[in-house]
Amino acid sequence: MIKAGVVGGTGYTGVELLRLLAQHPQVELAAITSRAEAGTRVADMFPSLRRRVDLCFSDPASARLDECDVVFFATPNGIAMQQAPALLDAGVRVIDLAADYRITDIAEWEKWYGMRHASPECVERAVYGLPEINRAAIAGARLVANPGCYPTAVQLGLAPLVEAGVVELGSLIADAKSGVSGAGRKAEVSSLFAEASDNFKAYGVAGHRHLPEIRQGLSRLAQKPVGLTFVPHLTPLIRGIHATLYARVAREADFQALFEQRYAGEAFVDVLPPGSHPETRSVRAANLCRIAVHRPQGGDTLVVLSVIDNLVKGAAGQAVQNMNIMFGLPETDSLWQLPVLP
Ligand SMILES: NC(=O)C1=CN([C@@H]2O[C@H](COP(=O)(O)OP(=O)(O)OC[C@H]3O[C@@H](n4cnc5c(N)ncnc54)[C@H](OP(=O)(O)O)[C@@H]3O)[C@@H](O)[C@H]2O)C=CC1
Ligand SMILES: CC(=O)N[C@@H](CCC(=O)OP(=O)(O)O)C(=O)O
Repeated sequence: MIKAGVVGGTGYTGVELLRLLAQHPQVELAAITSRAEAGTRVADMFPSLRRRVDLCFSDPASARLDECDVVFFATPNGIAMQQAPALLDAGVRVIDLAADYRITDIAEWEKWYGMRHASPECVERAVYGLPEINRAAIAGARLVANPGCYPTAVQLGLAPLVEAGVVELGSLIADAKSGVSGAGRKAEVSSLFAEASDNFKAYGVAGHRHLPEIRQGLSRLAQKPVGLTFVPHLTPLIRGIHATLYARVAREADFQALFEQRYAGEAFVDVLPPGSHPETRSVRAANLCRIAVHRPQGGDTLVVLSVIDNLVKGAAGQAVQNMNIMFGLPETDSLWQLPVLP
């Protein structure tokens, strides 16, 4: 059995990791940390885990994370970068759900994240954990940078077009909407029911920290810099991201066939039939990205619709998918559940 540790087990991505790891056939949960809840039984805090998780939260400073085979950091940005080097030295594999190792240009990362990087020497050896694009490198990785939620939906939606060189690369547009769980479980005025429900707004229009991450990923695929306008929105859902992506045609192709061929054999990307409108509820609680390709009125602009559950394919599910790949397990282990309706 793989001994897994979760740092940040009381957050939304942390508890989603616990849900998935507790039902994983090859995993034993060995340590779950929380500074605020150290000593509390996990199942007392999260009754959904009663009879399945029999551990107490431990303080991250004293938890025996170095005895784990893999440690997931479901913590705010800036935490994993302090603790990952020692764990890697101890032979532990690390999967960071935050952004510490996602951007290879350290100065760029420091600019967007507003802090000094504590372990820049590890950035180079980190593998960006988007399996549908980077599977072979993930298989040999000791340190995986799990992608952000918006970057997952946007990159999976645009990758086939960018790789094939069939769209103009200077004018991509990603108009994305996220549920409130994307902001995490910490108390914040903008996440209050009276603020976030019955309301809809854009934010970060001048520049969101996922912009450099998406640009980096798409530029790697294009092998040249891409231009992207990215506008995130907060929508009164709990879970879910819906990205509407716009790209101008540069070269004619059968775009539906392009997407179907690109993702043929992928367990976690579903290319819908022509004319479809994927809904966030069709991926709720599932490790799945559903995509539809449109070309309105046969014009020169393609519209790609991409939906994920931000906590699953956008975070914890993708992290478990990466773990499965790193340990040579079937990629679908513990990730094959159907979405939850309604
Ligand atoms: N929510 C989402 O949809 C997505 C989130 N992410 C990223 O995943 C990470 C976790 O997000 P989310 O679960 O939403 O966050 P939450 O705010 O819900 O949870 C954060 C967790 O980290 C712990 N924590 C906070 N500070 C520290 C610290 N200094 N040392 C150790 N543990 C700490 C908290 O527990 P305690 O304070 O008790 O220790 C808590 O368990 C973030 O980096 C986020 O950006 C990525 C993709 C999607
Ligand atoms: C709705 C909402 O607030 N979403 C978050 C994105 C969550 C995420 O994936 O952030 P990381 O890159 O830090 O992992 C935001 O826009 O900040």
